[in-house]
Amino acid sequence: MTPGPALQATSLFKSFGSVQAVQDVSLTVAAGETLALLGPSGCGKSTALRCVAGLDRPDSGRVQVGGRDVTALPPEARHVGLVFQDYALFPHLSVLENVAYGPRRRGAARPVAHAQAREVLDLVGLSALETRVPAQLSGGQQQRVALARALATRAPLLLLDEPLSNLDEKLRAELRVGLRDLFHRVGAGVLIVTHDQREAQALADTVAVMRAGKVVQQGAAREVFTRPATAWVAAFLGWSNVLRRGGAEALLVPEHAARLGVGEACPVTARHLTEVGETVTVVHPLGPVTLHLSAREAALVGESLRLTLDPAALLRVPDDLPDDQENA
Ligand SMILES: Nc1ncnc2c1ncn2[C@@H]1O[C@H](COP(=O)(O)OP(=O)(O)OP(=O)(O)O)[C@@H](O)[C@H]1O
Repeated sequence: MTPGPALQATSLFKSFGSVQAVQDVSLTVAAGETLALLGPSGCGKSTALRCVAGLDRPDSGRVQVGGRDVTALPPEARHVGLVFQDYALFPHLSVLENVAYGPRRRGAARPVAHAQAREVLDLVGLSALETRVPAQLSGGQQQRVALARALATRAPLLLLDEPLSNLDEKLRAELRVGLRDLFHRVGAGVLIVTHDQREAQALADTVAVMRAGKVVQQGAAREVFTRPATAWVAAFLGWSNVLRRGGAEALLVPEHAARLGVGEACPVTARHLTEVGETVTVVHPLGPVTLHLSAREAALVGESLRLTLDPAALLRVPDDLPDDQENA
């Protein structure tokens, strides 16, 4: 069994010239747990992942994998499975040999390595293509081979940078379910960088949100998604109603805080049809509130809408949004 967490990264710093890409980032991933690293483009997610992988050398900080200090080791000696955009497949090897490479390198006999490779190729739906070389595959198929190759290493830690980004929506949805099962089955810790919040919600047990090189919130995925720590985190996570109060505080309005048909009549300022109903914006005394209504609820909306916001359900958080950002 692995002694210690799959990953313990402690106080990582990394600058490129004057750009402080990663500042004091600490991440823990328990064995069998998936941590999603989220944040806007350029906030340092990939750099943090590359420091953990050994592809970038941190200016300071420590990386432990399975209780072993790997800070000074090159990527191949860290025993981590990598799926990175720029960590290409071997062009001259077949799909099967690409996937079997990790087990072979770690001393598995060819038949054993092939059996392990076939198991994960089956999972990613590529069994039929095992004799092809990468040039004979589509981008999405290559991405699935890379995923299979990382899984086949049976490393205690898997590092995935946008692993499903080249796939179409149907395949992504299928793989999200398959991957969650597989991650739990193999018991590896997983650190995943993704832009896709559905992916994070489907796969992650814990979440770390980064802003400008720093981790601004880290915790159980459900907790982070339902109780963002600040206005900026809420806006980033796609909360519709972040009501700025003009001071240091903002109010977050969870969906369940809104009671329709009772209370003050709020003027309707905008309506947009959606696939499942309508999005309606009204002016509430606390600020503009956008509601996602079913078609049946939307049918009851006229010039105004009676709306009560349950004060006990509102979340009060520090307002750390830039001054020029209107109510998000
Ligand atoms: N090799 C490099 N040389 C110089 N600057 C770099 C290098 N790699 C990253 N940076 C800079 O460091 C910052 C963080 O980049 P990083 O790629 O880690 O962000 P990210 O959150 O992964 O972004 P994205 O979601 O767009 O991939 C950015 O300002 C980027 O321009």
